[in-house]
Amino acid sequence: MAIVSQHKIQQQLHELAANAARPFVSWTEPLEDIDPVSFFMQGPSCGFRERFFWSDRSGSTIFVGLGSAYTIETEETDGRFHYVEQQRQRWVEQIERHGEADMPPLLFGGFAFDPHQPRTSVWRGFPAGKLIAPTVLLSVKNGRTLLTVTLPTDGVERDMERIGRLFRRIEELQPVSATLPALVSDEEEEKERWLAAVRQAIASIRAGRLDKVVLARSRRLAFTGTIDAAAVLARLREQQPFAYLFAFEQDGRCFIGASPEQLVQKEGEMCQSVCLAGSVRRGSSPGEDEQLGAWLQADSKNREEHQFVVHMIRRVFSSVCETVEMPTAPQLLKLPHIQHLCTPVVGRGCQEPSVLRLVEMMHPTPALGGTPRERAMEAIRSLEPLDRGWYAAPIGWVDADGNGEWAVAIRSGLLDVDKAMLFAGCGIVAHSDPTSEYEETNVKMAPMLSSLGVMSND
Ligand SMILES: C=C(O[C@@H]1C=C(C(=O)O)C=C[C@H]1O)C(=O)O
Ligand SMILES: [Mg+2]
Repeated sequence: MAIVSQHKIQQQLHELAANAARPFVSWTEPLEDIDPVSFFMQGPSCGFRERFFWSDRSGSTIFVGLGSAYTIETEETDGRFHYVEQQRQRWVEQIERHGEADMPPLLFGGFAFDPHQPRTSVWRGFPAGKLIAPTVLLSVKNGRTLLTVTLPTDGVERDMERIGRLFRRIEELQPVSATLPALVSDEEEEKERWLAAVRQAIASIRAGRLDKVVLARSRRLAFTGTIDAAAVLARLREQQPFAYLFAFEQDGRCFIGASPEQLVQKEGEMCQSVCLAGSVRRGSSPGEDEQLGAWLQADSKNREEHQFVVHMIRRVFSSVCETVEMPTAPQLLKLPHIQHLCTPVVGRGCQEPSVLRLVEMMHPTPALGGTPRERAMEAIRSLEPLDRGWYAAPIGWVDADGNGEWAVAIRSGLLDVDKAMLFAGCGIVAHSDPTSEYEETNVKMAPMLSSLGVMSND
């Protein structure tokens, strides 16, 4: 049974392109349910050089993009969010939408954590900001699946072959293979060096130069063969049920992860965020788990780490929303490997027209950078022997109306053929203990390790 009427879409696109008044046309039609990860898996073999995957924390909104009809890319530093927002508005004016009218054109992408930091070759192809409007978009919202094809009116033929191949594939979609290559090496940057950086950060904090800084470290893994991002996604989907699942791939290099942390969501005049900071591992029995959770909620070091985030997000939300609601004490968010202090935030009467403006104001929160912001960024630049690239930075989507949802790209890694680089960080405050912070980063790497079929060593 044909899931999409290939012939009909292709014919429609030809006709629309011939009569279009704008440089791009898109056609949207409903699709029978298909597995989004299997759809993602088809990208490279159908000839698409870019692909992305996004699933929100409830799994009720999923976007999968293949190919790029339109790319917004910038290496600007302070002006990058503004530039991307301007280009988004230009993009919206260039596209003519047909078919199911309720599917606004969507851009997906991410930003570098620190555009002032020189980029190393590891992050080649991941600039200060990059958003893609995909050639083919699969979207699942509240159980309804739609397929959107977007093409330049003067180059419809160019993509038709790839699209045709994809349509034939999705009629007989193969399940995602869960096979992963075996680990051959596992290197982390010197533990002593990282601990020394943490001690230095603690000293600066105690000397009153700053209040909090988040320091990260990385781990490089090498495997016997190519790591299939679709297989990793399939495993993350099983193992991390309440996380944002994301992947952004170009030319075979894929930034992928399962993040529990929302940066900001905007839907009309309502916006939401989550303050997430303060962590402890899960217990090995229900009793121990409860004890650890109670300890976390009462621990003054973790409460302080958390409170800096609450203050900052409340301040940003109060500056753009008429009302801001948040609980007075943090709740516990229990994830498979770790539990966090968590304060959800809801703002109403938001006057900002685009979620990208909110992303600009929020990034980096003290959960990923520190506080005061500039002092913390300077401390990261001088103490952290790492190019964070897109790690710990905003990743997400924005639509034609300026609505969208962004997560913080943590619990993540960069896949490059047979290599994977994993990242994790933690919030350092005056009463941090370097060894416990090191252990915390190990727990935070466990989800990615496990999705790669590597047992964690904590
Ligand atoms: C920086 C990371 O996580 C952040 C740091 C946390 C902490 O230090 O307690 C908790 C949640 C995240 O905001 C990471 O996972 O890499
Ligand atoms: Mg912490």
